[in-house]
Amino acid sequence: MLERRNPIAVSEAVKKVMEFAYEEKVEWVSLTDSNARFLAEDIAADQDVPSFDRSPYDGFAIRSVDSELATKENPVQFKVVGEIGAGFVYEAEVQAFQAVRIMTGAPIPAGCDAVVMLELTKNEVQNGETFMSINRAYEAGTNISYQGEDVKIGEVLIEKGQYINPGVVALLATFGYAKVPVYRKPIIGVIATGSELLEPDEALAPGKIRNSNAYMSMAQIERAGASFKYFGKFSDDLDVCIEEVKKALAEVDLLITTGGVSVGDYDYLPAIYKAIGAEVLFNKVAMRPGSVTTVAALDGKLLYGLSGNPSACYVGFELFTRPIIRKAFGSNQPHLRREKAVLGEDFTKANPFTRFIRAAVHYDQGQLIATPSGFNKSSAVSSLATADAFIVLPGGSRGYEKNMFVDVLLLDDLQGSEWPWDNIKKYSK
Ligand SMILES: Nc1nc2c(c(=O)[nH]1)N[C@H]1C(S)=C(S)[C@@H](COP(=O)(O)OP(=O)(O)OC[C@H]3O[C@@H](n4cnc5c(N)ncnc54)[C@H](O)[C@@H]3O)O[C@H]1N2
Ligand code: MOO
Ligand SMILES: [Mg+2]
Repeated sequence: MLERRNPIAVSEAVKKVMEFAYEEKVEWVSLTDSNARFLAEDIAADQDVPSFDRSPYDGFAIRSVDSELATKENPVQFKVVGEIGAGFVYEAEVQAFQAVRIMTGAPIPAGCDAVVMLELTKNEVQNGETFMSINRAYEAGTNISYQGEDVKIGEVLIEKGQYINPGVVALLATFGYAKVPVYRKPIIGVIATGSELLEPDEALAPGKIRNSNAYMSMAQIERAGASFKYFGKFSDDLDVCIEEVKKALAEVDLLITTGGVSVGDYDYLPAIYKAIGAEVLFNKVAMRPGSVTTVAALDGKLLYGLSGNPSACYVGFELFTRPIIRKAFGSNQPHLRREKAVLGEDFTKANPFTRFIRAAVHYDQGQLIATPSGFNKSSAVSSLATADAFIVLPGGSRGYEKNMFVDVLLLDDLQGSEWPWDNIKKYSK
């Protein structure tokens, strides 16, 4: 008799997988390899930035007190006693009516407390000595970049778990991190199942299709920040699949299979889980697409049985696999970021189960608009290419009209959500 499956709520399913979340190990990588990784330790400032008072302009460093009486009518003249570019230090103490020609970034010489921009000075050589004059007074502190004005020693600058973007790379370099502690990337295995599958370099043949899911999943794994290992596609042959799944699982932290999780004659994943002794956490979720998404566990590792239907496979990954990856990177916001948007067009299909509509979002006069991206069936591949969000329509609702508020989950976002699953409801217009 055909097995009856009990659908569980999406939030329940996510909870079940998150119980398997694990803290990843830390590894040190070179600064140039740290971009787009996740920081594994807090970074605190061990120095002020800047670490000395410096000039923000090319000009002359002076003692402001000497400029007190300078006016257009009575300019004050300074003797230029030296010149420093960035990277050099003027060693002597500057005396009354002396100035040091100073370039942007150079340390303010001892005794000086103001910088006059080059453009505001007049320069002349008299008897082989250089002088400059100014025609207004400068207060103490004019044009000085003070030590510590950017960062004070001891400040925690970046917390562990933070995504390393180019700005973080700049800070890491500033504080001398030639090597950076980052979370190791989990290695996620990918297997495609189905006798109909061809690889992208093969010509189409009757009844066959190209394997898009494996490549899509690998791209999703990379987008989430993890590494993939592709084990290939296997035809619907139970014994081969059992062996391949066993072998693959030993080499990875998590394993994704696509296809073969429903109730068809060649849907072998349920039998594979049984054969290898994996515990099935759930095999039906009250959602569309992706209702057949199955997750099993063996020896602390998760096996994701994602649907063969491309859109269902895609949604299953983003809801259930991505947060495990992000958790491994120390994130306390591992889920897709949830926002409120306005529906860009009618969506009249009823929703017995919670529906995740692949959608494109844009802003119109400050309001986020989410518009379903094209053909939105579970089997669809075309709508995935333009999707940067899922519109979440809760189960038990009858269809939605343009301009109604909806919850959306953003796909190309780094911030994430702590827990986006409470209180998803039907809003009025
Ligand atoms: N009697 C029932 N039939 C189906 C049910 C059901 O509850 N009762 N569920 C339907 C739903 S919902 C989905 S989703 C699919 C899930 O199918 P499987 O996960 O078992 O996947 P397959 O049967 O292997 O393939 C489904 C579909 O996807 C294509 N496919 C498979 N692998 C790939 C790939 N790597 N790249 C691109 N496309 C792929 C495959 O050719 C099929 O067209 O089951 C429904 N049926
Ligand atoms: O698992 Mo299916 O995707 O609900 O169409
Ligand atoms: Mg099937």
